[in-house]
Amino acid sequence: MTQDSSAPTDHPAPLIPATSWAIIDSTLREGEQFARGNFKTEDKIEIARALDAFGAEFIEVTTPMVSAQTHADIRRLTSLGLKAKFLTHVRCHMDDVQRAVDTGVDGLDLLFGTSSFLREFSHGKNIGQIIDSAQQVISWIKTHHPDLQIRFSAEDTFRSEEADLMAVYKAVSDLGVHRVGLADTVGVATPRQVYTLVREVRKVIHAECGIEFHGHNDTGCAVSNAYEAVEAGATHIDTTILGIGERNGITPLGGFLARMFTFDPQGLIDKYNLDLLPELDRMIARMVDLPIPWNNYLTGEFAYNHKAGMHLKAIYLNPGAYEAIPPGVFGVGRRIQAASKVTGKHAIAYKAREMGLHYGEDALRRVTDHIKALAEQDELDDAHLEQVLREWVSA
Ligand SMILES: CC(=O)SCCNC(=O)CCNC(=O)[C@H](O)C(C)(C)COP(=O)(O)OP(=O)(O)OC[C@H]1O[C@@H](n2cnc3c(N)ncnc32)[C@H](O)[C@@H]1OP(=O)(O)O
Ligand SMILES: O=C(O)CCC(=O)C(=O)O
Ligand SMILES: [Mg+2]
Repeated sequence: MTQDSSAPTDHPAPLIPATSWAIIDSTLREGEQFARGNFKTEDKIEIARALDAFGAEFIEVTTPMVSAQTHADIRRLTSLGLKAKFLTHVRCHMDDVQRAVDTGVDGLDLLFGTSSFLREFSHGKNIGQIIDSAQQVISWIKTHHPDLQIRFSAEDTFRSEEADLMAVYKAVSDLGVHRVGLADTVGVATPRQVYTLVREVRKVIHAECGIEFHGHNDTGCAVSNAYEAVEAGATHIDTTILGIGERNGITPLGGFLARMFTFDPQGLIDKYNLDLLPELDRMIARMVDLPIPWNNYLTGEFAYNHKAGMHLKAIYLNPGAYEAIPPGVFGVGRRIQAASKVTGKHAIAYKAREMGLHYGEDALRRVTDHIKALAEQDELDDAHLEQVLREWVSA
């Protein structure tokens, strides 16, 4: 192979600097809401340390209201001395906040559902009451714990009325929250809606107030919605390792980073230890007792499998021809599958050359056709291919 580069630089991609956004990894909060996310204290410590080693800026943990054990676990996590900042996700309620402030976290992620579904069926409060609660809770935190970061999220944002949202976001921004959150709680938002709403929210909040996006994947848009949020000016994106969360989960850390890498590769390399991603994915797969999906972003078994003859010809010359992201950056390797019916003479010639074998044009055509015919009958592995190539030369 002559070179190993990513896509050609003349690709008209907009530059989104990696310094313009941060990750809030919620594997220890949203991930606990995954069907198999039942992390024990030692698991939580392993996850937090791994995320910290990776370079995640924030780690969100479950509310201490869950149980005494969860409360103790948060205290344990925040005393590990990690660089990542800890946030705990709590209802906008004095009881929750007062329970959370002695856990050693750096910030509180408050939420209140603003859609008619959640106002009617979850908490029963109208928008005026939501704003009043926000005022009471946020003022108390700012008076008694001024060092804590505060985020206020309108749960189920994308099924809420825009006028309600703007009233709530403006009110909490005026109260001095550090971030507002937009949550696609049921995974229904389209990328264009996300882009538009983030732009609208930006107009009503203070310039120094960040915007966080949390996107579920029910309709397959979790990565693209997170991307659109950033493009529109969001500063923080919620992820979980492998995307685990309620139902089919949220924006996966690996998928989001794959998306953002294409805009600012060096920025991501500078910010994160990207080659630790496979370890993170394997760790969560082990803990939830599920395999990493075969088509998982970057780390799936076949994420870098190249098979068709037309691809292989180009891949051997420059992997960037059929790879948007060089796998080595994320600590994974590529697999060249030359032994198949869709192979071509260039792939076979390269394979032979690697083995120190050379064929003339005619022989190359014939051995390629022979391999294709064998593969039509049965799967061929690399060992079988090598055997055929050797036999063909000596035949
Ligand atoms: C979309 C999301 O992922 S949101 C985050 C979800 N996370 C969690 O639920 C964390 C884990 N939850 C728990 O351990 C429990 O649900 C607890 C401790 C929070 C509450 O437990 P319980 O008191 O038994 O109540 P339960 O869970 O049955 O009902 C939810 C309560 O929260 C209230 N509530 C819901 N949203 C809010 C809010 N944003 N602010 C204040 N109260 C709220 C509801 O009104 C209801 O209280 P009520 O019984 O007084 O009406
Ligand atoms: O607090 C938030 O912004 C997100 C809460 C959540 O998990 C959701 O709405 O799906
Ligand atoms: Mg969620």
